[in-house]
Amino acid sequence: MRAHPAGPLHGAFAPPPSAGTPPADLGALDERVWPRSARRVDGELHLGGTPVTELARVHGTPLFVLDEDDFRGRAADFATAFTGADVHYASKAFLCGQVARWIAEDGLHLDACSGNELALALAAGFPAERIALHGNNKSPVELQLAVDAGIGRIVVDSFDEIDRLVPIAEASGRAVPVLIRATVGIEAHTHEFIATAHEDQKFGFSLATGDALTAAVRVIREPALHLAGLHSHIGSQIFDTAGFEAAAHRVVGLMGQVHQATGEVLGELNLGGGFGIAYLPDDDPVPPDDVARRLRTVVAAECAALDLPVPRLAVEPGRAIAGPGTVTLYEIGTIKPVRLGSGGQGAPQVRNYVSVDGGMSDNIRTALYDASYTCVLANRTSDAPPALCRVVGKHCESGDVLVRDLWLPSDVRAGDLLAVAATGAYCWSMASNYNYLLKPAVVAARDGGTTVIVRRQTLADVFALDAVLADVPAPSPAIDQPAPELPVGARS
Ligand SMILES: Cc1ncc(COP(=O)(O)O)c(C=O)c1O
Ligand SMILES: N[C@@H](CCCC[NH3+])C(=O)O
Repeated sequence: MRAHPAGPLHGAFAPPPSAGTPPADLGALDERVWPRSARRVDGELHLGGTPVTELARVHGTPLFVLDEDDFRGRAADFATAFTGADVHYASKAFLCGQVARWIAEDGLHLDACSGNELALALAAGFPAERIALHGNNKSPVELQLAVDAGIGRIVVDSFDEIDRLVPIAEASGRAVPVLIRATVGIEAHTHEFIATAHEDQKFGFSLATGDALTAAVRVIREPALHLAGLHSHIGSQIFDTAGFEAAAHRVVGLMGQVHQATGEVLGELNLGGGFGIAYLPDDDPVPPDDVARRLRTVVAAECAALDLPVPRLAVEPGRAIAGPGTVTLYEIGTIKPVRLGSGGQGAPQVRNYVSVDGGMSDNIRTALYDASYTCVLANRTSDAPPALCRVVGKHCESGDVLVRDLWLPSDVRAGDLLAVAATGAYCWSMASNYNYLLKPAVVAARDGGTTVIVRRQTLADVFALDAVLADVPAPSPAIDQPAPELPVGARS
């Protein structure tokens, strides 16, 4: 951290009425939101046993700090809750070689949704037979890679894909195992952009129009393919299990239709992912045990009603494994109290814009989905009165917001560290180089030590892609990243 002059917020103005009341303890770490290892020691946040000032000094900011025991613990919780079923980690939430190895070692399966996710998992040594490949527009090259590798399942998403897959499967000389992804017509209670089972969207075969049944019959009659079962995924960040239960009901109904039409009894039912996590203390996710119990109950009842054997279940949690255990550390820079006017009543209102050294390039979710996050002053606690703040990034975009409204101590200042909770899913994996900001490092923290599992991108990495700059030496370390760029795998 660099030294900065103190710049206390202007707490004298009234906050906007939407602000609510500040919490009693602004530095509290609610266990529903923070990683399992998060603690304050002498006021400072420690993650995996390492103080955040140490993490920032050694690795720089912005920095993704992944609590290894939390990540693996949540994977294990799902595996235990779904004993006798298959848990596929949805790697789109966050994937790197180390994560692929943990998931492999811990006995889970892996959901890849592009040829490159698949290639990365294979390169890390992930067993091909435990991988399922998703995607609404798989290219022939991706399908070829999957077939050549002998992956466990291809989740077929369109008639075009069947046409593309058949010749590849025929040439392989094996019956390639596939699932049919059915669109079950459920309106999941989540953001429109992450709901995936209503009719009007790009994924899957509609159950209502009969396309799902047609696709299943076609695959069954295709000697180069083996229809192992059906798949449904209704969306993401869902708290209410009713949607999953309704989906299970409908997709078991489709199993019944397939049985009637062809005599085939399908052995597998993959009910997708989407299990919500707490971003805020009020969020109330359903524990894996409860999800498992409810899904098993519905599937058993539906199968009994249709006189079908209970298929092997599979689920695909991504966020619920990767999300809660990771925190993003940022350094505060500019603080700007902006007067909003009073609307003619009382004291003028103010919004305190607290800018950090990352933003929508490392967490697009607030801008894209209006997602809610919480954060704390991490390097110290403070007794200063609360000030309502908006935490923003440094991009040239007014929508570059990380945390829309939250209370921070009014003495936060440049050089302080902010920790944003629950950023493990869909933040690093959706990161960009907008404004040529560099993708942050990811470090795994455990037992007082850290390992760089993804190193920070450098300007040299970016120059190397550029026709004019490929041979021009880049400033190193990059101008806005004064911390040393530690090699990947470095343990400190
Ligand atoms: C097919 C499929 N499976 C699993 C997931 C993982 O979702 P989540 O991270 O919400 O568990 C997704 C993403 O929504 C998906 O599209
Ligand atoms: N990227 C979304 C979830 C999409 C999951 C994949 N279908 C999010 O951040 O919430």
